[in-house]
Amino acid sequence: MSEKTHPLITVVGAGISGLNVVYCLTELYGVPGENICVVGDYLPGDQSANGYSSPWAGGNFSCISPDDKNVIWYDKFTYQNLPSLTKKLLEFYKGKDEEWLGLARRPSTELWDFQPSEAKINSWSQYLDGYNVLTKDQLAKFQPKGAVFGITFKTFNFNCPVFLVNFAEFLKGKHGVSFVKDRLTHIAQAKTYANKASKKNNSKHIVFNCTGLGSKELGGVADHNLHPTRGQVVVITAPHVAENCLRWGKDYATYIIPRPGKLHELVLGGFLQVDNWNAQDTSREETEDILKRTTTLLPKIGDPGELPILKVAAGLRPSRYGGPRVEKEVKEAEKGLVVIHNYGASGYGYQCGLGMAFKAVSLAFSEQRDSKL
Ligand SMILES: Cc1cc2nc3c(=O)[nH]c(=O)nc-3n(C[C@H](O)[C@H](O)[C@H](O)COP(=O)(O)OP(=O)(O)OC[C@H]3O[C@@H](n4cnc5c(N)ncnc54)[C@H](O)[C@@H]3O)c2cc1C
Repeated sequence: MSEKTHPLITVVGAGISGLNVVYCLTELYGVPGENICVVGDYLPGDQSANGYSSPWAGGNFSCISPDDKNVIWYDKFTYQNLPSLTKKLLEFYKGKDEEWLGLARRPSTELWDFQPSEAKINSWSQYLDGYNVLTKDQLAKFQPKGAVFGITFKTFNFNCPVFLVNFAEFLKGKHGVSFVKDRLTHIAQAKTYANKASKKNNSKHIVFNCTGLGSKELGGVADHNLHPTRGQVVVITAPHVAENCLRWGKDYATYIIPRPGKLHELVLGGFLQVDNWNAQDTSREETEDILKRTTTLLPKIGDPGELPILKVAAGLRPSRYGGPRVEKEVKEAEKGLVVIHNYGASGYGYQCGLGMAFKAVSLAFSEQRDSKL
């Protein structure tokens, strides 16, 4: 694409979905960072219980995603492209390592009380590093009894609040992308931000809507399929646990996720409470339940009554009936404004986010791409 044809771009939302879009625009599509402005009422480094899911994720790559074929593809794309993202960030942050970056590799064991779908198993077996199916004897060693399927593989672990800041600083420092803190009431307001930030005068403008749960109320979007799935987690210090372990039941999820970094944080969870908006409060009963389930699943964590608890927190996953929305919309009422929606990643925004962003950016440039075929 020649320099002349690059549009001005506003990305609304500075969670992992928005940052992944900017990464794909700059690194994969060669859009100059000075053409791009990210606007969000919360930016990397901020925390909000209700308006910003990204700092609250565990976060790892797991088998949580639904059977939806799009999401299966997003997961695969992300898993296969996280190594090059890591490499590019570490080239920028010379002398730093993956632990500092907040994105590192760790072993993972996942167990199911039911048989996962063939579609998912086929997909994982093609690309997960070190993919191995557990034998019946190996499954029988886990408590509580009843796991019918299990795998081990090498996964990716994010220290989410740290990684968000490092990812954003890379996009600013390497590409000159602008970040503006503001709240929009209507998606059409987005256009003004890239116009102000860029010194170029370009009539072509594209808006990416990466507002997560914000899209439920945002004017011009108002997607009532969006809903929260609340999770509570307990974070402890545990230098002796450097592995992931997850157990999927029909009506529960238990997970143990180590965060990269010197603090050796271990995230213990969790809950998947559909339509529960309460991220302000945490419950002692839920904390005790989490400690009991996680220490039963992985006894090496320690005695549940004696764990060094750093914090107990709750967060809201941006879930959507019908699955994530990655879609192009031309708003005729707004003089043909092109809006690319990229939201609704529920509990898998880190692990499928690059795939969603790549599809979103491809949709934005489909005309140029198709005309080149
Ligand atoms: C407890 C918990 C554990 C999780 N664990 C994992 C995990 O292990 N792995 C994984 O992949 N995922 C996990 N997730 C899910 C993951 O956190 C989300 O899928 C992801 O963070 C969604 O990112 P997002 O950028 O789409 O939304 P958000 O992070 O919510 O970002 C939305 C952005 O839009 C902005 N915004 C919204 N409305 C407006 C507006 N009107 N005007 C301006 N800006 C606006 C916000 O300020 C923010 O910048 C977990 C989530 C929770 C809560």
